[in-house]
Amino acid sequence: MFQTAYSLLSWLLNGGNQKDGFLPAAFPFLVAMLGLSLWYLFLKARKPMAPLPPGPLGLPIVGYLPFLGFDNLHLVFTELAGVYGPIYKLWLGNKLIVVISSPSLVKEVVRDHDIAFSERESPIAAQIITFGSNDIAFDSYSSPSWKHKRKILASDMLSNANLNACYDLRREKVMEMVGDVYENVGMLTDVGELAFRTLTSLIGNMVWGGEIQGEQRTIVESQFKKIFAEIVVFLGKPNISDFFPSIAWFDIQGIERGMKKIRQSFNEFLDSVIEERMKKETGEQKSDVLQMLLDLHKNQDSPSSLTMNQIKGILVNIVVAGTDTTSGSTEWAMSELMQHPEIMEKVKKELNDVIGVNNTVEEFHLPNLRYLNAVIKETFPLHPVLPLLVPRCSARSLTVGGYTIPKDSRVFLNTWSIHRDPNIWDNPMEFQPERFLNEPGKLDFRGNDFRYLPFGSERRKCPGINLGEKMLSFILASLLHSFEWKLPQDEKVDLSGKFGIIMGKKNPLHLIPTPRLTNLELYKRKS
Ligand code: HEM
Repeated sequence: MFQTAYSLLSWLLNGGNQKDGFLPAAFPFLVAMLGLSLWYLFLKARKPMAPLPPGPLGLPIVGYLPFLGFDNLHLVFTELAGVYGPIYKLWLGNKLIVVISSPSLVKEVVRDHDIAFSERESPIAAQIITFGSNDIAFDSYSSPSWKHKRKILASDMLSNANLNACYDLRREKVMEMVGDVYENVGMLTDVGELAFRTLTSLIGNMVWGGEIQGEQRTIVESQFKKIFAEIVVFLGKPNISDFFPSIAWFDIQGIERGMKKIRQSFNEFLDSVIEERMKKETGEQKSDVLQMLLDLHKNQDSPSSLTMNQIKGILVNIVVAGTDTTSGSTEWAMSELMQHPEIMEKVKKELNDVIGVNNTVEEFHLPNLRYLNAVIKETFPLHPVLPLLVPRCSARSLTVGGYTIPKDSRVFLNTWSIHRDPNIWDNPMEFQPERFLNEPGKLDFRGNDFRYLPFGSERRKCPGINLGEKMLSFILASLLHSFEWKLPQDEKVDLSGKFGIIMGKKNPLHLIPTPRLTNLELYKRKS
């Protein structure tokens, strides 16, 4: 073919034989040959496109949706990984979902292609509760305000300097918690709710100061627990309306209606807190997060100005992501300790040695509680509170593990299955804090070790790690040092989880506390 094209071309360049009329006749043929040759060269030079990952077939139109089940996505995804491997795809309607369950592939996504996979796709439920994806967790990575909002949270509110400045507040809230338990010794105590109340109160104080007090505070805290439980379930459930926008109007699962109801009560609450603050603005100046956000709102001409919906979006993130995660981890750790009395004994011995039986826990004790820290580190992989992290979205078409992930695919990083993989962890299903004790530096949970990602990794990793870690160990150490805990008679620890974007326990852990400190005066330091 090239030979013919070449002879024709040289004949043409040499002027041809104009008289015999060959040129006009051959011209279209020549152009076609040239076109074909160029196309052939182009195809040869182009790398063949990697195939899509393997995956189950599903049904026409609906894809795999009917087989997914809506309550245990992490388990279904883990089971499918056993069949299709560490990267597979499934269609939900016309949406391509890619699930990744190996550390090396997670690394490709979050580190090698970090920017392209830092994108999020905001499902309908998230759009509603975050005031139009105006928050941090569901806003697009490429949105001009995302970096600014994340910086406000990570570098201003949760910086080490700011956290150190809030030490007295943390101490006060933990002491209040100990005092509350002491007032109810011998009674059935919901451990998760106790931790949740402590965190709501702490975060509320950091965010809007002491604005809510007394009876109003009790009402808000008890309502929040119920509301947040609904939010995390709605956010975790696959929503048919997201996959079939043309029938979104029917809201078949009632997710949109449910979320709108929650947003309305949340909105009323936020409006009342904001209004209250604005009324006071002429008086004493506050220095909490709300004031910082409102000051940015007032400064409309500045590029760092925030809209009211952005302020509300950030507040929703802080209160939901900051409370349910940490209280959930506290409840899981306590459950594992109740299930393993020999480990509980070791924790108590360490608390006695480091803190002393006539003393209460202070934050400076925490780094010396090596065994308790190992218990916390061991709780994270067995009970990751975000088993599928927050799903990512591909900003462009990319190759991962030799497969193509097309633009706009929704990508799940299944840390649940990575944390339970016997090829990665020795006896992953056994609760063995010693694995962290013997090699303390080996497994780092700050996102640098892709086998162990309780806080995610890279650009979208949790900005609340420092506060979460501090509060989790402070609350746990105080509960365990100040009280003995017993299960109600004939009850066993139940370790089943309830799936949601944040996974808590299916059945709350109820325990009976009795005082452990010999000096009862220590319980009276309640503020
Ligand atoms: C034990 C406590 C906590 C755990 C286990 C935890 C875990 C996580 C995880 C796994 C993610 C998703 C990361 C990803 O998608 O790669 C996340 C995101 C997030 N967390 Fe946390 N978290 C905790 C505490 C907190 C606290 C105290 C706050 C704030 C006060 C917070 C705020 C956030 C926010 C705003 C995001 C979204 C980040 C983004 O998309 O850019 N978290 N967290």
